[in-house]
Amino acid sequence: MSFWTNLFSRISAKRPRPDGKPALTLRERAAALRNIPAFMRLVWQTSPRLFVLNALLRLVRAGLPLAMLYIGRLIIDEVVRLNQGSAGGPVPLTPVLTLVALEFGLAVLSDALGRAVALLDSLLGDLLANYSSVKLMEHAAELDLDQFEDAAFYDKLERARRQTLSRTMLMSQLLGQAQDILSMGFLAAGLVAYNPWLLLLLGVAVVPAFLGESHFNERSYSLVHSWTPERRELDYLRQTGASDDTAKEVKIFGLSGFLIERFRTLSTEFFLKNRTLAVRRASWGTVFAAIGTMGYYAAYLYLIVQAVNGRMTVGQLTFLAGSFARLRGLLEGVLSRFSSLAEGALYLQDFFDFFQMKPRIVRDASQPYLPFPRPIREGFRFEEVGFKYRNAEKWALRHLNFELRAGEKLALVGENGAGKTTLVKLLARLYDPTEGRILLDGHDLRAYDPAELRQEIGVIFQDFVRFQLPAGQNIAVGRIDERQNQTRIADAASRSLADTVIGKLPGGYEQMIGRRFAGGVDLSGGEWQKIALGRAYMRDAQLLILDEPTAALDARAEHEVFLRFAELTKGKTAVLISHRFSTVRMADRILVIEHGQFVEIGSHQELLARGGRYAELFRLQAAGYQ
Ligand SMILES: Nc1ncnc2c1ncn2[C@@H]1O[C@H](COP(=O)(O)OP(=O)(O)OP(=O)(O)O)[C@@H](O)[C@H]1O
Repeated sequence: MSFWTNLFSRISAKRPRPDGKPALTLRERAAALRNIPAFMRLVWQTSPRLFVLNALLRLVRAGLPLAMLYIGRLIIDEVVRLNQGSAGGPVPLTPVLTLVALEFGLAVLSDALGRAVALLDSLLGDLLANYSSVKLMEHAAELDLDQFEDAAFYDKLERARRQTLSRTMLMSQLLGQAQDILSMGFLAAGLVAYNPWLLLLLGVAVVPAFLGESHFNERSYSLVHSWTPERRELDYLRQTGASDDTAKEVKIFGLSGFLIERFRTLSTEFFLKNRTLAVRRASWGTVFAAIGTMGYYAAYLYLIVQAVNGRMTVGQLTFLAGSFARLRGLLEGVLSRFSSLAEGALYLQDFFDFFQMKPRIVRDASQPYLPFPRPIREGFRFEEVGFKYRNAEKWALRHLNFELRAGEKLALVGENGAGKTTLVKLLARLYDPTEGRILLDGHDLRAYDPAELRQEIGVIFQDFVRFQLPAGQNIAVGRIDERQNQTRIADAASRSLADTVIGKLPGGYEQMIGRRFAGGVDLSGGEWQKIALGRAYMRDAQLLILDEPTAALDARAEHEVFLRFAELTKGKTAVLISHRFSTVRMADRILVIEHGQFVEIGSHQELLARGGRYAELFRLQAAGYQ
C-alpha cells in the first residue's frame, strides 16, 4: 500500500472508541502480577553482580530507620534523666555524646547507602534498557515478514518498545518495595511489642488510599492501552507533518492544515479523557490522605495520654510516635507503589506477550534440513502455488505452475499488482505458499534451512532500503560479514556502476550518504539504485532477483547494466522484474502473470510469435516509442 493510501485509509477508518472497552478484571490484574518473577529474572540476567550488590545495600538500609529511632529514644531518655538528676554536681555527658555520635554515624551511613543504591539502580536500569532492547530486536528478527504487516502485531511491538523507561522504573520500584517492606517489618516489630492495636489503626488509616490508587491506576492503564492505535496515528501524523521524507508532497498538495487539524482533534480528545481521570484522581487522593492523617493523630493522642499518665517515658513516646509516623509513610508508599507495580506488571504483559509470538517459518526439529545444493542442479518448480496475504480477501497468486531452471534468466511481466513481487518473496521464503508448494531440485523449499536459502539468494527489491551509512557500507550490506573486504566492495561497485557514483563523492567509499546524519550527501534515485544493485553483486548468490532494479536509471545506464548483468550472472539463475520490454527481452524466458494467475511462458521470440498477451503488451509499449 502506498504511503498516502495508507494515511488516508487510517484516517477515514472507523475504530471502536476507547470508552466502550471494559475495564480490566481483577483476574487479569492478578495474572499480570505473575510476570514479576520473570521480570526479576530478566534483571538478574542483565547483571547478577550489580543485582546482588544492590540487594545487599538495600538490606542494610532497611534496618537503619529502626536503629536511628531507637538511638533517638535512648538520647531523649538520657537527657531527661540528666535533667532530673542534675542537682548541682557535674553532668556526665559522655554517654549522651556517644549516642549522638552513633546517630550521626548512622545518618551519614544512611545517606551514603541511599546514594550508592540510587547509583546502582541507575546503572542496572541502563543495562536493563539495553539488554531488553537487544532481546526485542533479536526476537523481532526471528519473526515472519507478514507478522510485521499485521496492525495488531505492530501495536504490540510498539507498546513493548515504548515501555523501556517504564521497565527501568519498575525495576527500581520493585527493589525499593522489597527494601521498604523489610524496613516496615523491623518497625512493626517495635510497635507490636508495645501495643498491637496501633498496627490495626495504621491499617485503617492507609487502606482506603490504597484502594483508591489501585482503582485509578487501572483506569489509567485501560485508557492508555485502548488508545494505542490513536497514539500510533498521532506519532504518524507528527512525523508526516514534519519530516524530510514527506516535506515535498506535504508542501505541493498543501496538506499541512489537514494533518494538523487531524492531530489537534485526536490529541485534544485524548487530553480531555486524561484530564477527567487526573482530576478525579487528585480529588479522591485528597480525601484519602485526610483519613490517613486522622489515623496518625488518633495514635499520637493515645501515646501522649499514656506518657502523661506515666505509663511510658518521653523517649518511648518519641520512639513510638516516630515509628508510627514512619510506618505510616512507608505503608502508604508500599501500598501506592503496589498499585503502580501492578500497573507496571500489566505493561510487562505486552513485553512478554511479544516474546510469545512465534514465527511460522521455523525449523521442524524432528526433521534435519537438507544440505543446500551447490550448485543448484535442476532449479525451482512451482506446483499449484497460491498465496493470500494475511487479512486479505483475494488471492495475490493462484494456481501457479512453472519451472525456473538452473542457470536460466527468467523475466516476470505483468501489470501493477499482478503478483510479481509476491512471487519473488515466496522464492526467498519471506512467506510460505498458502497452498501448493515450491520445489528446489525436487524437494520442498521448506526442507532447506531458511537462513542457508537466503544466503544463496540475492534480492534487490524495488523499495530497497536507503541505509544511512557510508557508501562502501551501503554496498557491503549485501554480505555484511565481508564488510571489511574493500576489494570485494569495490568489485561489486564496479559491476553495478556504483563506482561512477562513488567516484564523485567527496569522501569516496567513506562518504556518509543520506540526509539523516551530519555530513551526509543525498543521491538521486538512479544513483541510489546503482548502490543497491552493488549489494546484489556483493552477495554473490546462486539465485539473483532484481525487482525493477532499473526503473530510475537513465536509458544509457540501463542498457549498460543489462549488458553487464547477462555477462556477470553467467552460470547463475536470475529473476528479473521489469516493466521495460527492452530489458525483458534479454531474458532467456519470460513469464507473464495477470491477476496472480499464470498466462504464458516462453522466450521473447516465441511469445511474439504466439501473438498472445505478451505480444500485445510489447506492441503497446513499442508503439509508444514511435
Ligand atoms: N503486504 C501486503 N498485504 C496485503 N496485500 C498485499 C501486500 N503486498 C501486496 N499485496 C497485494 O497483492 C497483490 C500483488 O502485489 P505485488 O506487490 O506482488 O504486485 P506486483 O506485480 O509486484 O506489482 P507492481 O508492478 O506494482 O510492483 C496486489 O493486489 C497487492 O495489493
